[in-house]
Amino acid sequence: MISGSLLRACPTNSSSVRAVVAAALQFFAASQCLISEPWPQQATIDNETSFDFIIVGGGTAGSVLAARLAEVDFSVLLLEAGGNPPQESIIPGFRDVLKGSPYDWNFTTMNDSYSSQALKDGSQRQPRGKVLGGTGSINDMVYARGFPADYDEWASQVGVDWSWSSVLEYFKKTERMTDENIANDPELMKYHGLSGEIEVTGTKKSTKDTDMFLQAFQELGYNISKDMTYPKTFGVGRFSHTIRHGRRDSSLTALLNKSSKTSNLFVLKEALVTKLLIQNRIVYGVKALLNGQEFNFYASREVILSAGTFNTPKLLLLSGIGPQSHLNSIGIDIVKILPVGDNLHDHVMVLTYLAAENGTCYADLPDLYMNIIKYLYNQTGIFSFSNSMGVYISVNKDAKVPDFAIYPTCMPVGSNFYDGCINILGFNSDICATLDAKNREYELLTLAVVLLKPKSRGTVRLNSTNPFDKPLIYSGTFNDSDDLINYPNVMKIAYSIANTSYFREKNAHVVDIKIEQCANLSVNEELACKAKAMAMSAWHAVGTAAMGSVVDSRLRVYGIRGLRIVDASVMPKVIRGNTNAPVVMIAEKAAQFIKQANGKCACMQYT
Ligand SMILES: Cc1cc2nc3c(=O)[nH]c(=O)nc-3n(C[C@H](O)[C@H](O)[C@H](O)COP(=O)(O)OP(=O)(O)OC[C@H]3O[C@@H](n4cnc5c(N)ncnc54)[C@H](O)[C@@H]3O)c2cc1C
Repeated sequence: MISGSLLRACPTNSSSVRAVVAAALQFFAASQCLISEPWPQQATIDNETSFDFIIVGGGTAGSVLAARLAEVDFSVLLLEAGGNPPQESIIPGFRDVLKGSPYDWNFTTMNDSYSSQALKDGSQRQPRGKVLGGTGSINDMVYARGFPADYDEWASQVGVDWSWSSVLEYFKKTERMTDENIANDPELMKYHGLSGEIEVTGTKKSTKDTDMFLQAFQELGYNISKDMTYPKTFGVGRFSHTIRHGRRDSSLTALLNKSSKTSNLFVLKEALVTKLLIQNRIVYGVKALLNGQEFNFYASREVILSAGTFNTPKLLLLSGIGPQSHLNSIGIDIVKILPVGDNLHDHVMVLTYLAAENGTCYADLPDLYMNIIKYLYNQTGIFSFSNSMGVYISVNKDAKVPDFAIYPTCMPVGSNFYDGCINILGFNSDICATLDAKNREYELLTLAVVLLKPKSRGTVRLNSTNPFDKPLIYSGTFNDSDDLINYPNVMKIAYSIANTSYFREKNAHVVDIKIEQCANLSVNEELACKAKAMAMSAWHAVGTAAMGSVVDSRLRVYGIRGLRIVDASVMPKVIRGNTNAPVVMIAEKAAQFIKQANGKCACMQYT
């Protein structure tokens, strides 16, 4: 989800101010050694060493899995293409700085000449963490789970292991809920864990921006939700976040950092896995590049791919597991025909904009330096938290689950919006110029309208047999026309906050973004046309090695022995919410499957 955090917490988007702030932070931090974490040591390992398990990718899923397998004495090798996260990853207010940086794989989608035509080159940005902790080290830290119906739908496709009642305990296992509003409510606490490793906090202080949006959506008839993960009802509210004492918490910081001290867990950073080693459809190891040298590592039990929605299918395809015609066309010997890379889907996001008078948003610029000092002194102030909030909306008022979410943010006048608009959002220069010009005079309210259950499907394919080439990502956005049907009405809901009391007082009005192909249409046709042209990813892509088609319900690859997949790619359908906590849950379940299969089953031990 685009949080607007850089465009907010880092108060101007001007690269010079950002550079000064970053330099000041680094100077203070370096001199006081305040902003650091005990990242895992780089292991020293000989070529051709053998382990019980090899995990490819030390991201959200891989970090959980490595920690859980190592705790029962398996020897585990974790191979991660990136290195340690930088300080900016630790500081919640700096999360956006990492998008588009060297810590990002910087994927983009192919231009399909149909959707996203108002984006630069008709291409959606798809950041993903190329760093230990993976995308969990660069994401927006929102803690969400989706809704029971999402998992019951998985269960109806692949089996009862994945029903809501089966997955809930695994969400709770990793969670340490410290949000007082939730922790003191026995009904809400039925669904939360108190003794897991990853801290889930609330936003301790209310801020003007969240308060004004909460009030506006309440006026529009949406109920306040004290807990945005509550499975029985939904409305408008503040999200919880994975933040611990003013620092990012993640499966890396909460699990891998701690367990990497054990002598049976080996972490190799900056190690790019290029291929699976397979004989007679049995995976026995991986080929990896480290400092320009090629290594073979062997796994006596399993290789587990946790390389994420784009790189997991890429590695399978490079290893001969995938659709026949594609492997043939690229000249790769076929090991097993499977629909790898199909079923790509993602939450679609359409940004709508309103402008309002100066003073509408909370302007933190004058406090900036004080906030830096506060952060360095005791990790408090605006850099220590995230105040993101949202509203879940169902088109059918009686529905038990939402179809859309709206995520609002507010940007003060003169935020020098252009750079962030081009580099982070990826709009074309005309749109960025329009928005930037508006922002010189007015505050910009962004209301991101996100489709939670898309029917459209895309694909991930290889560009070549070169493991350094990025995969080709065909988003498929809006290739099922049902996905567009409700956009006009939900965009109108977003615009209607202009008529709520506070925003009316501030003369809020819709920013008219001109898109040539959307001129001279009826109102609804124009909105649908704009949605199609402005569609981007909300960064929750899943499904490219899905349960039921590429892996079974225990995440083993069909027809191949010794190979499991554990990451966002196994979701058969995206859940109605942000995907990080669900990926952690998937990894927790996978660890349990693996322990059971290898005679190390410990019953769940948590409260
Ligand atoms: C910018 C952004 C913001 C987001 N914000 C949120 C949020 O606020 N809340 C939320 O719930 N979700 C959020 N998400 C989504 C969530 O973070 C992801 O769904 C989740 O992290 C995916 O986990 P994963 O384990 O599947 O992949 P990743 O965490 O991406 O892990 C894959 C790892 O594999 C490594 N790797 C890949 N290929 C190789 C290879 N060949 N060899 C070795 N290593 C390799 C990568 O470097 C990476 O470390 C966000 C996503 C993005 C992109």
